[in-house]
Amino acid sequence: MQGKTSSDLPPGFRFHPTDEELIIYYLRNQATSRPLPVSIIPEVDIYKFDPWQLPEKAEFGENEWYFFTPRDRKYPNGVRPNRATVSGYWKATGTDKAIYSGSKYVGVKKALVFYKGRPPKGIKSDWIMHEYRLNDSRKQVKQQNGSMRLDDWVLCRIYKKRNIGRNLEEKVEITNTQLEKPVANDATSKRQPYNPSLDFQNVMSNAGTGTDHAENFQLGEMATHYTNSGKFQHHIVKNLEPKSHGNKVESVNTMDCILLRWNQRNKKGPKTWPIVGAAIEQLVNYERMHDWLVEYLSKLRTVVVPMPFTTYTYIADPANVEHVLKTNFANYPKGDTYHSYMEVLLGEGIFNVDGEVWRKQRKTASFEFASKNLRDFSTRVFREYSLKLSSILSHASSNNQEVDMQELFMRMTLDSICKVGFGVEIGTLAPNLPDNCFAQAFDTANIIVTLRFIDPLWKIKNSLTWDQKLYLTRALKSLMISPTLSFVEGKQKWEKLESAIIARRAKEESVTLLQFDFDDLESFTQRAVQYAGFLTYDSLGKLYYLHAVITETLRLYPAVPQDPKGILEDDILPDGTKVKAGGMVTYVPYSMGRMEYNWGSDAASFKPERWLKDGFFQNASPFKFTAFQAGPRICLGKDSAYLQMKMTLAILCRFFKFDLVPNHPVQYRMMTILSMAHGLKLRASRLS
Ligand code: HEM
Repeated sequence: MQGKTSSDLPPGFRFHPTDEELIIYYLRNQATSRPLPVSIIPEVDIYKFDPWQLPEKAEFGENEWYFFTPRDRKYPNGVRPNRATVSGYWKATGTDKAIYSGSKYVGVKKALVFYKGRPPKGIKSDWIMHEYRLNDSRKQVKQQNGSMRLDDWVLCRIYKKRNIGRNLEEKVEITNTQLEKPVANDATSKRQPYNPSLDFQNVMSNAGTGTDHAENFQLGEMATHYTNSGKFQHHIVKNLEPKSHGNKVESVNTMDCILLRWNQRNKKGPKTWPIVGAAIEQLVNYERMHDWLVEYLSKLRTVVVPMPFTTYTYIADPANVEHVLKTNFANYPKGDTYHSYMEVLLGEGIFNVDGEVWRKQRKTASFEFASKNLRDFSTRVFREYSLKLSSILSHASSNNQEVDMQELFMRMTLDSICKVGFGVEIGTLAPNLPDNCFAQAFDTANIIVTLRFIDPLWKIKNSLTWDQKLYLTRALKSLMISPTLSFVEGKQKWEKLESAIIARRAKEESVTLLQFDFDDLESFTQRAVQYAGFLTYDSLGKLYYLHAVITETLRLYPAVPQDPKGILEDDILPDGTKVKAGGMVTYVPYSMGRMEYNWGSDAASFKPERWLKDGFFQNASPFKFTAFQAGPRICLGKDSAYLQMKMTLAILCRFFKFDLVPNHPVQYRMMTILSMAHGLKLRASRLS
């Protein structure tokens, strides 16, 4: 035995903790300065040493040695750790493994290999490290100015591979080392023969399904891309294994790649090709991308789309969504890629930043949104602008003119947000409907930046000339779209809404209603003003059916139909899908709302009743109904948005009947927000 034997333990005792035990009893206690079950893991900054110097720094251990070590940043503002040592560097290998305690996600295990020399020319050694990190490790460290510290503590297990030469297939590793040490090393507490190499391979295995079998991805095999019903399948492509000559593995040649993809042709996911990945299929389906995803996600729940320089993983299963938006939130920021694509549109605003900058903006904005004064003021503004819209509609109905509701809602929300946010009257909803260049520029810019997500050449082609100050919160537009689509879906429900409003009003307010002459616009307007006066924050709050209609609309037509997140470090989603640092994970509200596995067999039907129980509105889990996102970045304007949508719909549905202009195409266009390609052309008629 090398190193010191802990004097606390009698001879013969060995230290072979499971992954879960290492995290729960050792790392967590160390991080929170609580006593450890036994103090045999020293604190050593392992990056100050080369791995062969470490055994003598350990207090306990035969063929593997444990250390608590702090990690420093590679760059002052980055989150990449510095992995350089005296004469080499540690390099991550395989995929991170999520460690669970029961169903709770508690930490991550990462495998690294030591290379002698300097990157990229280092020579691979047999020294292996397993690094254990708490799920919330970075919260431990308060960022101090100038500090290079990344996490307070990580726990490392170091060992040297034995009996095997470098670059031999992992299968050989298993066979050799399985014979070595019959000791447990399994996070699920099913005790299995211990084997560092096997354990190393578990990093690559499927944590989600609890199957700890080793997966030996080799060149010529396809890593799993598609998961179905939480099952993790991998497809081995026969006859394409690389030829191994001694220690050298030949790279797969182009023909092999083509054959490999050809062999995939019957798989359930999108077709992938060498170099371009699935970009071709995605481009071909770009204009109908939301429905393209619905098709795959209804079969697969998670679909992985390799692209030329990155991989997009689309998710629709609430467990995966919760993992990304909440449980492992720190690993899934907006990220650099999203930031660079959207910068021209969103600048450094809350929608487009991460880390401290986001936290500060979020805190400030949260206070604002919580203010009762703001709420009361918004209620008045929303009422005022809904009435302006009503007046425009009543003139249009007198003249039998068609209107574009999408455009009118855009003007209304733009005017009201400027009034609420900045106290400024911008007047785009004036009766003469002046030019609205700002909204048009926003739309155009949005269409262009959205295409960047699937166009790898956008940087080369980038010739944007619009004003860089085109900064507008997505919320503005979101707010516009939702009532627009309610109009499409909710038409038949209006009578019901109206009677609910009238019944409550009659009961709660014993006021004599103004009489009005249907053909006299002036008296019609006065009546609408009187009616709108009944619509307060409290009275609108009781209109559960209206709330259900809006929510049901957002389920099927979420204003943000898909929302991508960056990936900082390799991870495994709860269904076993592996995601790699540098890629993107996108939760897809548009698909999620249509999945039978989320909503039952009537998922595709517009049914506000699904949100009501005994006449009261019932919320669903925010990880299933994701229109407002969920977790720490959940939409801050949700209540305000409902208030405005309810105010507007309550007034318009009471006083107007709407008919879609015959043959008007109801189609979306591809933007980060869900928008109608040809607007929404309606003819409004006044109701008595
Ligand atoms: C139907 C209307 C709305 C919907 C469906 C909606 C949905 C969303 C979604 C999906 C996000 C996450 C976006 C992302 O990841 O980039 C978000 C964020 C946000 N929303 Fe909304 N939104 C709506 C209206 C509003 C309104 C009216 C406001 C403000 C007046 C608002 C303020 C915000 C803010 C500040 C954030 C950023 C939160 C953060 O990143 O911490 N939203 N919203």
